Amino acid sequence: MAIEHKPGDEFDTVFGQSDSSELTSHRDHDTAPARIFKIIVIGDSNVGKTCLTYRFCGGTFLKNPEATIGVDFRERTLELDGESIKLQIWDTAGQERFRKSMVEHYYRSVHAVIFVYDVTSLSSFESVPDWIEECSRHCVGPLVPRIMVGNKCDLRDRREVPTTAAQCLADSYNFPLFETSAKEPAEKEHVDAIFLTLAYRLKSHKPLRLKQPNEGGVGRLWDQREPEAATCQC
Ligand SMILES: Nc1nc2c(ncn2[C@@H]2O[C@H](COP(=O)(O)OP(=O)(O)OP(=O)(O)O)[C@@H](O)[C@H]2O)c(=O)[nH]1
Ligand SMILES: [Mg+2]
Repeated sequence: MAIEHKPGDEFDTVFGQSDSSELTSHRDHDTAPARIFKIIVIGDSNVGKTCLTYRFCGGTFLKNPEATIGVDFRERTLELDGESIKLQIWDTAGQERFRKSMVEHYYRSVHAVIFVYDVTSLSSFESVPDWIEECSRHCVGPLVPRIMVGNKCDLRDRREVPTTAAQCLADSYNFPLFETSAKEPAEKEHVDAIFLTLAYRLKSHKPLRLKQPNEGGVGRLWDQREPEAATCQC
């Protein structure tokens, strides 16, 4: 479903489906708005990016997802230590033909990156360094938090990627590693923990905020973070 982009929307580029859940309370409009952080979720097609993000934002397992075209957009607002934090999650397409025209949008002003592979697919794990490389090529600064997630842990008999190998790769990049399942209800809190880990890290960063009209580009996001966290390091 395409999203209508209304004047005053907080988001600069939105494509594909939208699911928005308010699982925790928002602040009132007359108080400070939630800080907004953009998180992109990338990895091979079929690893479960859509199901993971849907699990976090919608609370359930999405049955029969279709391949993502471009990007699906979801969001969830969290209350962390009395502060509202809005996570704007970009669920990207794994298939090259559905992503090639969109790549620049994915990485622009990103605050955190989640690299997903499927524990039952060695090839999806072997692709992770390529995704990391693409991310760096698009000038995502070294201070932008990155984490690795192995999905589909419920398929125990079909596992192809041992935890030790995944941990070794994650350690080589100094990324935290999570293994989980978007499908298994008992893993729901673990999926939440992945995003909460990032949210707590991001909480100490400065937020995106709306440009004022006299700053040009009404309704577009700009980045208030320190330059080394937000700009090209390459
Ligand atoms: N058993 C199991 N299946 C899963 C899990 N997560 C996703 N799937 C299944 O894996 C398939 C692909 O899931 P998606 O979430 O659409 O994968 P994707 O990474 O978003 O794929 P693209 O949009 O093409 O990049 C679907 O058939 C899901 O039902 C999981 O944790 N366990
Ligand atoms: Mg998808």
